[in-house]
Amino acid sequence: MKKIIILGSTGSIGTQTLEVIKNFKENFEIVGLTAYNNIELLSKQIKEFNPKVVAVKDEDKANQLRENLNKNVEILTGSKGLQEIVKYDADLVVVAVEGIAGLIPTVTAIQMGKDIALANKEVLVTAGQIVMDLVKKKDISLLPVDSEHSAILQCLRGNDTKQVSRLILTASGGPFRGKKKEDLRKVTVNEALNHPNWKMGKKITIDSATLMNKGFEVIEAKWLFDISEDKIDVIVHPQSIIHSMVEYIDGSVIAQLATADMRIPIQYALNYPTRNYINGINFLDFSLTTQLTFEKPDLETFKCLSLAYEALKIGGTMTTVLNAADEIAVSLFLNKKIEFLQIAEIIEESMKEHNNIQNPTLDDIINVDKEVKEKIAKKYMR
Ligand SMILES: NC(=O)C1=CN([C@@H]2O[C@H](COP(=O)(O)OP(=O)(O)OC[C@H]3O[C@@H](n4cnc5c(N)ncnc54)[C@H](OP(=O)(O)O)[C@@H]3O)[C@@H](O)[C@H]2O)C=CC1
Ligand SMILES: CC(=O)[C@@H](O)[C@H](O)COP(=O)(O)O
Ligand SMILES: [Mn+2]
Repeated sequence: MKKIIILGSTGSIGTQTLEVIKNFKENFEIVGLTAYNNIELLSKQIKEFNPKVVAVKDEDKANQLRENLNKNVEILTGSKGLQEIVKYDADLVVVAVEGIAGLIPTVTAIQMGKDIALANKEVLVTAGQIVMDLVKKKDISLLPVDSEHSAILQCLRGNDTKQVSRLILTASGGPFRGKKKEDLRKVTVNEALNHPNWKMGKKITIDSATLMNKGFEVIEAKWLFDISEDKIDVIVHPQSIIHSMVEYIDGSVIAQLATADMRIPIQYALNYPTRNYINGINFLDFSLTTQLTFEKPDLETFKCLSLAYEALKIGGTMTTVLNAADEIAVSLFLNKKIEFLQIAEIIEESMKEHNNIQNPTLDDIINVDKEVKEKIAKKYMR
């Protein structure tokens, strides 16, 4: 029986993780769950999965939860709650909260010797070196949930990593694929949230529309697979059937294909190194799959992808700035305080203004994240 804690159980990845677990009730025990605002859903999850402990945003939410519950469960609160919950007895922590909120709980869970199933890519974007050094020191498994990185992990299996010549990350291109800057000036929040292939949380969906999601995934791949950024390519593949590829020194390319369903990479991370069938998964039917197409990303229009490569090359706290500026710019866009194209402009401006710190400590990262966000908020929140 694997004991599991899910951070962000009420989100898109969190709910799908619980769906996967329902398929193998005899293999997994849910020890802890966390929500932020969605107490109604957390209450239902507590009734169904019977965790020992949960964490919520604050005391108000905890009181709301107590009113909803008729069973005994320990309730933790705030960012401290997320840090404390990962100390409970468990084998695996699924990190499915969004943004930098995942950083300290992930670091704490690794320090406690727990394996991690990582959906939250922001943790590696903001503090990749620190997290991976700790993974090595503690000798834990950090398993990717992100579909592209799960694909790469599968394409690497049984091969010599020294013989890899390139990682090729696929990108859907998002809802604005084929558009030019001029077309994007007045796009609405709803248009940006209309992802062609995946149903995900709002923040990652906007990141997909700007192509920052792919930039983050390049950084995530560098840390997960210990490969330099000039060997990580992005190709737009609008069908999202090939989830990523690995090219080897003999010119062979190995790809992982599946329908666009996050329950597939989630089950792979939970059951690794084996695989399992999940009820309700659609299998690919190649007699119906008419086309697999590819095109170069338009870096002129979708500047965020170039900014991510640039930040990665500079290193240090520059990727922290990339992440922090993106987090707040996306939130400003979702709240209709800025236009879509300003997301990239704000990130670029923040990177230009930053005095980079090479080899930052965790405290440096947390301070830079805070400073960048405060500066942007002051300028754009009216
Ligand atoms: N969705 C997907 O298909 C994919 C997602 N990812 C990554 O996985 C992570 C989660 O994404 P997704 O599930 O889509 O996001 P959602 O917005 O759907 O879910 C986010 C979860 O985190 C909780 N949460 C939000 N803010 C905070 C906070 N400040 N502190 C603590 N908990 C918080 C939410 O709680 P509540 O709802 O209760 O308010 C919810 O449980 C992201 O990092 C994303 O990039 C990666 C690949 C694919
Ligand atoms: C499902 C998943 O892993 C997302 O990160 C997905 O890749 C987003 O699609 P884009 O390729 O449009 O960024
Ligand atoms: Mn992805």
